[in-house]
Amino acid sequence: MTIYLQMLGTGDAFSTKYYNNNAVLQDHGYTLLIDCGVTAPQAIKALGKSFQEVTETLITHIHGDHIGGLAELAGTPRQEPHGKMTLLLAETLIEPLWQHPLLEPLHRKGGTRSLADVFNVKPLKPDTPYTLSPSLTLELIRTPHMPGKASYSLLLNECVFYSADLTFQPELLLHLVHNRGVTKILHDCQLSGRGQVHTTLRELMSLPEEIRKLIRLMHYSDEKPKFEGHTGEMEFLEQQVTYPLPGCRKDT
Ligand SMILES: O=c1ccn([C@@H]2O[C@@H]3COP(=O)(O)O[C@H]3[C@H]2O)c(=O)[nH]1
Ligand SMILES: [Zn+2]
Ligand SMILES: [Zn+2]
Repeated sequence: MTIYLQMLGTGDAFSTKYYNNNAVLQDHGYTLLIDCGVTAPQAIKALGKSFQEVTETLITHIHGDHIGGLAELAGTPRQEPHGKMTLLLAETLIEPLWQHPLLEPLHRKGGTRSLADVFNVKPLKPDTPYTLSPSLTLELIRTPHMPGKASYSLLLNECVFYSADLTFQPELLLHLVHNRGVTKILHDCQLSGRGQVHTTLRELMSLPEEIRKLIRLMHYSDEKPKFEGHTGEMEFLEQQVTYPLPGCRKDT
């Protein structure tokens, strides 16, 4: 069955033109928010939607453009019996997330001492597939972003790789395509300069054509318009546009 991906934003952490690189995945009444950055509250309103429509939220790593909207998300009234948003994340992220300054407003709510006091926390193990809804499975893959800090890419429905924030990992990409059945790669892309904690366009362009043609670009800077038409087979994902994610093993 087809699921639908809508990027709330496709910008990098410093973009003034694009919202933070956060996404919603929809499967017939189930809505997964992937990352919730500083701009997520504004971006979801721009779509005419609200956090109340989000079923569960997943966090890939702890940077402001991925977690800065969590205080507002936690404050959105929920209908569930526990009244809290379900937060899916790797165990390693739970304590560092709670200690992050952007979550400090939640420390000041009466009687809150841990992330579990404000969210329904569901720890996920890496390299383990989870069924989130009838047509959506998700697996975390720990991948390199900032030295010494945990960060996770996503494998959706065993066939879509969502890089989140990632340094260039050509061997991983080849492995995913050749051995794991990946048919689509949604990849962060630093358009210019040296890639220290992200993958650069130049690096992605060095991949074999068979890989490049599976890639769509996200997490880019405000320079994007001048790069249009100069990214080979790799088209830009556009924020707020809805894309079907077809061709997965679960379809067959
Ligand atoms: O000159 C710099 C470069 C980077 N950074 C941080 O590093 C992070 C890298 O991942 P990100 O793209 O999610 O967010 C970025 C920023 O939070 C910074 O504060 N100042
Ligand atoms: Zn980022
Ligand atoms: Zn990051």
